[in-house]
Formats: sequence, C-alpha cells, structure tokens
Amino acid sequence: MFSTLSSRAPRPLAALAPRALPLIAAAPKLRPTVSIRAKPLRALSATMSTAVPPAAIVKDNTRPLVLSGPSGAGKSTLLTRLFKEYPGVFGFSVSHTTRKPRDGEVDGVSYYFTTRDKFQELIAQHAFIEWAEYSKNLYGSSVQAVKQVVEQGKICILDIDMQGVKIVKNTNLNARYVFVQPPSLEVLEARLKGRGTESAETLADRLAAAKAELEYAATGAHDYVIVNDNIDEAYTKLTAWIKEHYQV
Ligand SMILES: Nc1ncnc2c1ncn2[C@@H]1O[C@H](COP(=O)(O)OP(=O)(O)OP(=O)(O)O)[C@@H](O)[C@H]1O
Repeated sequence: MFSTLSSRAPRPLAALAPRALPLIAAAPKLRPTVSIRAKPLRALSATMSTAVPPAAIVKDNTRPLVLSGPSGAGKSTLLTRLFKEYPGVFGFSVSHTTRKPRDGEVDGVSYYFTTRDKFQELIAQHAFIEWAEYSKNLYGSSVQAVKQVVEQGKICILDIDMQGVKIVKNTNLNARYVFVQPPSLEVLEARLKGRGTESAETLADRLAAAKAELEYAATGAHDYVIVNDNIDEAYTKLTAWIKEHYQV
C-alpha cells in the first residue's frame, strides 16, 4: 500500500500516490475524420472564409500547474530554475504530516501537523492527492492545501506522478498538465544513476514506473509535452508555455 520507491526525503506533492485510490483513465484525443481534399475548391474557400478562429487562450493563474513525468525526467531541475527566475509567483502547497514539529517549524507553514487518526480520516475522505509513509510518519498533499496557495494569489505547482495526475483530474482544481519526457529510457537510466540517489532495486522500480508514465502520456492526457533532451531548451519551452497560459 505504501510507497517504497522514494529513498529521498519527502517534499511537497512529490510523494507517490497510494495504489488503492480509485483511478480515472484519460480518454484518448479524437482526430478529425473529414478530409478537406475531398471538397471542391469553391466549397473549400467558403469553408476557409467562414472558419471560426481558434479560441484565445485565457490566462488564468487560479489553475494549478501540474508538472509530471518519470522520476529523473528533470522536473525538479526545471522547477528550481523557475522558482529562482520568478520569485513569489509560484508556490507549492503545504503538506500534512503526522511527524512532530521540529524547532522553528510553524503549523500551516512548514507542514500541517496532524495526528495519525485525523490523517486516516482525511485518507478516508479522499482529501489527499498523494500520500505516503516515510520512517513511520505519514505525509500527504491535500486538495484543500492547493486551493490555499491559489487563494494567496500564487500559481500552485504540483510535481506529481501519474497516479496523482489521475486523481487531480477527478477534482474541481481545473489544473493544466505538462509532461516532462526523457529522450529515451536509456538516457533516463543514465541520469538516475548519475544523480546517485538510487539503489539497484529503486532504479529498477523507477524504470518500470517510467514505462507506465510514458504509456499514459501517449494517451494525450497532458496539455503539453516537453522532451527534456537539452535542459536549456526544455526550460525555454516550459517558460514560453507558461507565459502563454499564465500572467507572469
Ligand atoms: N537535460 C538534461 N540533461 C542532462 N541531465 C539532466 C537533464 N535534466 C535533468 N538532468 C539531471 O537528471 C537528474 C534527474 O533530474 P531531476 O532530479 O530534476 O528529475 P525529477 O524528474 O525531478 O526526478 P524525481 O521525480 O525523482 O524527483 C538530475 O541529476 C539532473 O541534474
């Protein structure tokens, strides 16, 4: 039930989702079936002159931005750069935890500190986008906490995996979805090895999960896909897309 994939310290909205939560599969995108070449020229020009222009993109900072992709695809690298370039514009939601506060930690700022019973209640209410257990403590990211970031006037970023994406799609958060894709599974493996965070076992788990992530992305579940071959180019694509869809 609990995630065993992550050997790193938990961070907001980056933990793995519980496998037991209900999943909603995304529908594949439909392609138009009418060929304009079948029409006579006169009809074609009439169609072109009366064609409805594509709807303008509405910039809406209240829509959370979901960044997903296989572990090692480069999400953290891109987000670190984004937060640095646009201080105060983006925010992560505050996570819930059952661990005790450390010196200096403030409830509602560092974490929402909660009891195990209350946490279990929230799980039963499907309040979490993701939750997991690390070192006998529960950590979770709630839909409500995302809304609080939006209420503060920040663009809420969710760095989540496929299971989390499916859950967010089943909420009223009205998010936008960007997928960060590695150039290949071989390159992904090399990057994960290079990061030095994985044992042989977690590496194999992450690569298996990566295949499922790529298959899910191939269904057209995301609004935009960035292949992270070169990090500078990937970052330029991300910021260009953000400027098109958000007021930054
Ligand atoms: N375009 C790139 N070229 C080469 N190395 C890269 C590129 N993008 C990221 N990396 C490196 O790949 C490793 C994985 O990147 P990162 O930690 O950002 O992935 P992630 O998607 O956030 O993974 P996780 O979900 O496990 O946190 C890091 O060591 C990072 O420096």
